[in-house]
Amino acid sequence: MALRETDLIPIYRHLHQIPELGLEEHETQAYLLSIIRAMPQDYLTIKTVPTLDTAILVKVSGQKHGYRIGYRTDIDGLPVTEQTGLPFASKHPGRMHACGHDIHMSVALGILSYFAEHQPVTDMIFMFQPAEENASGGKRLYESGALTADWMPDEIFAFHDNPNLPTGAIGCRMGTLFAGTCEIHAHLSGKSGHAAYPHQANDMVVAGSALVQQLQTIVARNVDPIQSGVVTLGHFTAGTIGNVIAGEAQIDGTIRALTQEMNEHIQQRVRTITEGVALAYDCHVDLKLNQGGYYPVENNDAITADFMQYMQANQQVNFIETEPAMTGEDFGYLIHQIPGTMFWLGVDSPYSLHSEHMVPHTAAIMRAVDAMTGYLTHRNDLQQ
Ligand SMILES: CC(=O)N[C@@H](CCC[C@H](N)C(=O)O)C(=O)O
Repeated sequence: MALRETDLIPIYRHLHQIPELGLEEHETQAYLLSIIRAMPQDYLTIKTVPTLDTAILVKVSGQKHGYRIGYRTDIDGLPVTEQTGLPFASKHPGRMHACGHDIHMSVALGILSYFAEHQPVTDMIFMFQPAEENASGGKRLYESGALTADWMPDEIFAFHDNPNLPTGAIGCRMGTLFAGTCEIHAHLSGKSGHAAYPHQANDMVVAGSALVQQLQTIVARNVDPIQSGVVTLGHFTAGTIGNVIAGEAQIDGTIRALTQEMNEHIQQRVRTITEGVALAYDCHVDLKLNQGGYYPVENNDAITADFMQYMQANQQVNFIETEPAMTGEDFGYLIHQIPGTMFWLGVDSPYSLHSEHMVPHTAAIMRAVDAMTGYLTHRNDLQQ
């Protein structure tokens, strides 16, 4: 039997209890494999990836071959200490599925179990992808060599849960859904010293503060106001105690922009400003800008028009046309290579993604499974 709500909620709860960081998802992978192997195997081929050892690929053999419909879920958690008080809260200290990838995995298993029993018209490739949050898992999977000719999807779908949409609602838009991101890592080194002798030292609290202030001018002064961008510096550490001048500082952050051109423009401004601060404060700044695979998620026009028409016409679906979001997703890399559609699934939580309090409404799981088995059947039927 295909997995239904009474199966998927316990699966979701189990996954919620075992969050693991990107590229460390071994327990998650073993659990996912145990569920996938318990499905009817007549049409399934399971493949693991030696160069990305927590990934799982599953091919569903269609009635005919030559066109492959891809479906991707991410599987990693975050370094967040859960504060939900749920009876099935994370058992892994300091780790939480605070971005809802446990919901994503549960839905993927539900859809896969349906097609394991109902042979699709054409081949389908399910991708259980590690490391969405921090290590460009989508790019790694694409470059792993595992997507050989007969495993390479011709079109691809994925969703992200959204606490701001009603439970089970499907949100989407033509064009860019998510921003492209780029991590900023700046290590400043100067000369530490006694608090009483600032003229003999080179203070990295002061240089770091200047860098933060100046980077925060980029969006205000270098981004066309008709467009948009974000520079957030979420981490700044320096020094040890009040009467020692700090010789080192570490600043980490992220750039967000809805086009690759704007992302690169902001990256260039970060480089220039950093060079200027190093010169002005006579220090060394080791700057690393890491975009990895976090390109903007640009939905394909033809596929997304079809997706939106299907969802709007489906009486069971609460479809909402959404605005672009400044969240990032390494699905941006995959959709850059393979045409497809990414969408939102509403999970209606007062707390945001990445919050230690985020509790998604699990009624969304079955709604998404039903909407997507219907839609992917429709995509299959186009290949008749
Ligand atoms: C959905 C979501 O929250 N995604 C992450 C992606 C992180 C990208 C990268 N590590 C960065 O920080 O720039 C997000 O923070 O939007």
